Amino acid sequence: MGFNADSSFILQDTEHRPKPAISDAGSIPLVDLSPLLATPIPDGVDEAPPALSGLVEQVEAACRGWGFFQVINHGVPIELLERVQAAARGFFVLPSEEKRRVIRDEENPLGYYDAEHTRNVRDWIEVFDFTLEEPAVVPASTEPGDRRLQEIWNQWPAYPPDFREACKEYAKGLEKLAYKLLELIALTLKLPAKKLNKFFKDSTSFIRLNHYPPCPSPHLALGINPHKDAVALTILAQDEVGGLDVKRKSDGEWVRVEPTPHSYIINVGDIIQVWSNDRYESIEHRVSVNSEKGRFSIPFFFNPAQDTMVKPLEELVSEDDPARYHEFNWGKFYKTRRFSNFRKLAVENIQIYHFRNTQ
Ligand SMILES: O=C(O)CCC(=O)C(=O)O
Ligand SMILES: [Fe+2]
Repeated sequence: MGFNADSSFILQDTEHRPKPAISDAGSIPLVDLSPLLATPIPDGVDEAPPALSGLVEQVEAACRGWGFFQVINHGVPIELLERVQAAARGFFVLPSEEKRRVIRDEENPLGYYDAEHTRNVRDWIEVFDFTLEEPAVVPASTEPGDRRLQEIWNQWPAYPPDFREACKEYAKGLEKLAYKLLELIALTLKLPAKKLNKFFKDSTSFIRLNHYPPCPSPHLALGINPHKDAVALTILAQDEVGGLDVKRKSDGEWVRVEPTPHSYIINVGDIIQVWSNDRYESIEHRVSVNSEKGRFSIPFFFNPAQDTMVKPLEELVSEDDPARYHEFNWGKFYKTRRFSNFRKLAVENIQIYHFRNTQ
């Protein structure tokens, strides 16, 4: 298969074809994490020195107002990113037969894939997925009563030779940043900093290498169709090409996130939306493609363990603000999502609003 303008890519509904995004100064907030380089995160926001409490306020405003922000001075060594970017380029340039040696299938959602769908429309993308835990443990089936578990193993390509090491080193670096962000977000919700950490032992976190080849009809297709990330938190590295559009909460306009060198783009995922009882929202975004340049990006999806029951945190619900969701098992949710974008389905994908309480 190749990237021919085959009809499955084409957004049938002209309403949803990519209208140009606005590129202006009103884009997502930029947060400087340098206070974290000097000071460890205290367990309560009251114990934080002024530089840190200022940071917590900025993160709170960004999560509430946008659901998205960029961070600089994040402490992840640039060499780690450059090494994994080079590995990704070296892999995606290989002939299709070579990449398909590590193709994902119905049994194993890890490895290479070139027929991704988002909400049942095909994306102009090829991807490579790997988990942080090896193996990662997920439910064996999507059936609610079935308690059997399945181990999923990474599939590593033989080329480029440095690929596996580069991916693993990068994952270690990003996980540290993920915990810092999680702790900051806990503080913004007036919770002890480490309150959420326990959910991430035996995590189902994974990293995706994305490649969007140049597209002959960028006005008819999208790199990734509009979606919300079904994760706790996403930490995204994008290259210098640009193409990520975020739906601005204030007015629903698509806003392009212009690349900022050495920054990461952070977004609150569906799980934080539920934990926070809708204080924070998981925001819709998409990727536009262009006819000249291929684009690479690397999201890190920070996810809890499969047995986590996700529901609004007790500290954040009250008589006046009752739980807006009933609990669901993360493993089953993940399995349903990961296995359903495997191919075009006639039914809608699972979404958190399916667990919303009627009030
Ligand atoms: O490539 C990007 O900029 C965004 C990727 C993304 O939204 C995803 O992989 O979920
Ligand atoms: Fe996404």
